[in-house]
Amino acid sequence: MGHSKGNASAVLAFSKADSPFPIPDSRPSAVASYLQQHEHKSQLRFITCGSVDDGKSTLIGRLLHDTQLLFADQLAALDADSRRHGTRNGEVDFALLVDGLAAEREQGITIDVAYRFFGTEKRKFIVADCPGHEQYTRNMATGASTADLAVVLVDARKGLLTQTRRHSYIVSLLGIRHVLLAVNKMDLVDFDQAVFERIVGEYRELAEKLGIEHVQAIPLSALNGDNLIAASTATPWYRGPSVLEHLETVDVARDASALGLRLPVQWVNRPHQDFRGFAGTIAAGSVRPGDEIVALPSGRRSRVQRIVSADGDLAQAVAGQAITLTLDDELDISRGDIIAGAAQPPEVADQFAAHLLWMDSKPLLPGRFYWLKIGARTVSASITEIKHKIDVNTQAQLAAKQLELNEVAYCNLGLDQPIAFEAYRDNRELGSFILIDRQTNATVAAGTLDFALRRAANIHWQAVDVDKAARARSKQQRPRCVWFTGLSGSGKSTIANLVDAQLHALGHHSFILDGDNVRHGLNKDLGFTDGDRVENIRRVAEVAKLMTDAGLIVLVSFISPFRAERQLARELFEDGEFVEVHVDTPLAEAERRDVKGLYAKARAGKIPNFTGIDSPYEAPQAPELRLATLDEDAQALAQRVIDYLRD
Ligand SMILES: Nc1ncnc2c1ncn2[C@@H]1O[C@H](COP(=O)(O)OS(=O)(=O)O)[C@@H](OP(=O)(O)O)[C@H]1O
Ligand SMILES: Nc1ncnc2c1ncn2[C@@H]1O[C@H](COP(=O)(O)OP(=O)(O)O)[C@@H](O)[C@H]1O
Repeated sequence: MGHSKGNASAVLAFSKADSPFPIPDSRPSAVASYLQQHEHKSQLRFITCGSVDDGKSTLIGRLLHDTQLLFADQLAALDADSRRHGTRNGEVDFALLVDGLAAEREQGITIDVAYRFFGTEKRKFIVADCPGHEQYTRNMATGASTADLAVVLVDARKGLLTQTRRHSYIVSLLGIRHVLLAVNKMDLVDFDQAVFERIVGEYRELAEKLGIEHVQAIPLSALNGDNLIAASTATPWYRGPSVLEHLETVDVARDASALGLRLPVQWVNRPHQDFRGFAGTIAAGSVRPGDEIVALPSGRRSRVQRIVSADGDLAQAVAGQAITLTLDDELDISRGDIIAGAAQPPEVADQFAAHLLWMDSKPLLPGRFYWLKIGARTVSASITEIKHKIDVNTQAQLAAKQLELNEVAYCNLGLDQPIAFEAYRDNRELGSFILIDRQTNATVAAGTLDFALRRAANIHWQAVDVDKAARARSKQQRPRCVWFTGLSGSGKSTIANLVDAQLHALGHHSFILDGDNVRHGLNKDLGFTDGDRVENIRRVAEVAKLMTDAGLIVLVSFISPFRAERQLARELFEDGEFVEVHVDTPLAEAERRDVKGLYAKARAGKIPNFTGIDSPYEAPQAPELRLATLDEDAQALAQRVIDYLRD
């Protein structure tokens, strides 16, 4: 099967005799044998940036062909294979092929990145080939997130283009430190050294601005093969390596061992009473039995007892190995925690400065909560502030209130609980995250952590002697948050008032929080854009929470048009404490009532973003109560709320 050509040797051959390029074969056995053969070689993951016009396809095609590569496949096929043929038994690590932003695919987003594999005597390679089109930024970010090096293609006739700057920016954002600047189509400029030097000079300036540390520039004709596999006679003035030589020898190792052990716990392995192991793949550093460790975020310490692997117990394990650790003490460690060397553990925090690439067609709303997935951990997070957005073409910093598709920003990020993390520049696994929409489950952003804004350990809950239960007892009531939601004029205030009066008459302690009133005080800085409504509801939910802590029955009456924020409010409360009441009035009826004359004004175009007219209302899907105001009068509906609270 193997061929050899120059210093490159074939690793797999499934080519049809009459095909100029090998036909991909995704049979699991082929993947398995490829990986087994090459398991012990070093590996380089790289990404190619540039357009078809720059010669990207030619470059990849020739590299694959000239190294007799023979393995190419679409991501989807591999993904399906890896699902069918699990990786747990330690035989085949399909993750090698398809990790990328694996979570992204689980979330059902189509990422159009093809991973291709090839190898030589010296190294095996995985190249992420990102097609252009509109979704290019997202595709590129996906490919770049696991790459060690980027091949940036430039057409010698055109020099640096806006897209070269954009791609290089994303490369630097995603922590790639090595760029191979391929100045292609040198044959079309007569292999002119001056042209090459000018482009390289300009690029080095850009790389310095972006903090890309290593740039190897190579004059190239991908079409003719000049300087691709071996040195070309057409460029006697160039003394550097060929593209393949550079890919084979470039040292991209990060000094991860300097950080000490980092083991993100993938699962807790407890087959029987006497064994409790913490399984995962070591992200950085190494570990030996007897080493002192700290479990994060809890901060509890212990020592490593055994390192269990598929090949039996180990005396040492290093980054990249999948292992199970047992400890001397019974620590409470769960999936998503980090086991770290005790000498230099990562920080624990819940507020960060971070870069964010927004990938959803709906804009990012500061204050809205999303799921944040970092390593094996999922927490709730929101962007608390957009510091500035970044023009990826010019790197200019621009003011922004929200983020649109493909935009990049520097933000403050707040989590609902602390996590162990490391700055992305130090550790990509503990420093990169994705955001997931809680309603649609779609991945909406990818981001990298820069630094912690405050250490979680420095902010403590103030302990109180008289707690909620004590206050509730003295009031002889169960504290609740009754959340009325519905269109303007649906009847929220009317019904809440009746409920309040009734509760009062029964001797209960209640209080109404009403949109119209709160917007005159606490929230007078907020208008009716989506972003302002998100913040409006967030604040009111927090106030309602404080009031239930004080033992009250709080009646909240806000349009609260978005499911996401009502869900957020719900999560602030204990089970059963939050009662969502949908005051269900058809738009036509609310408009007919038009208590305040606002609908007429909105229809006349005098009030922008009016709910139901040109701003959405997302009706509750499973409220505790639905009050249809066309069917019953306000008094009867209020009684239904009282009855519900009694039960
Ligand atoms: N553009 C626009 N859209 C909707 N409503 C508007 C708007 N402009 C002013 N108003 C008046 O503000 C009241 C709604 O405020 P809320 O705080 O309940 O709204 S929201 O929950 O933030 O969506 C609402 O009161 P209610 O009629 O009691 O619902 C309106 O009187
Ligand atoms: N079944 C009903 N429940 C509540 N209000 C009703 C009902 N039928 C008619 N209405 C009238 O609808 C209007 C609702 O206004 P309001 O309570 O201020 O609504 P919101 O607070 O939702 O904006 C009031 O004038 C009320 O008398």
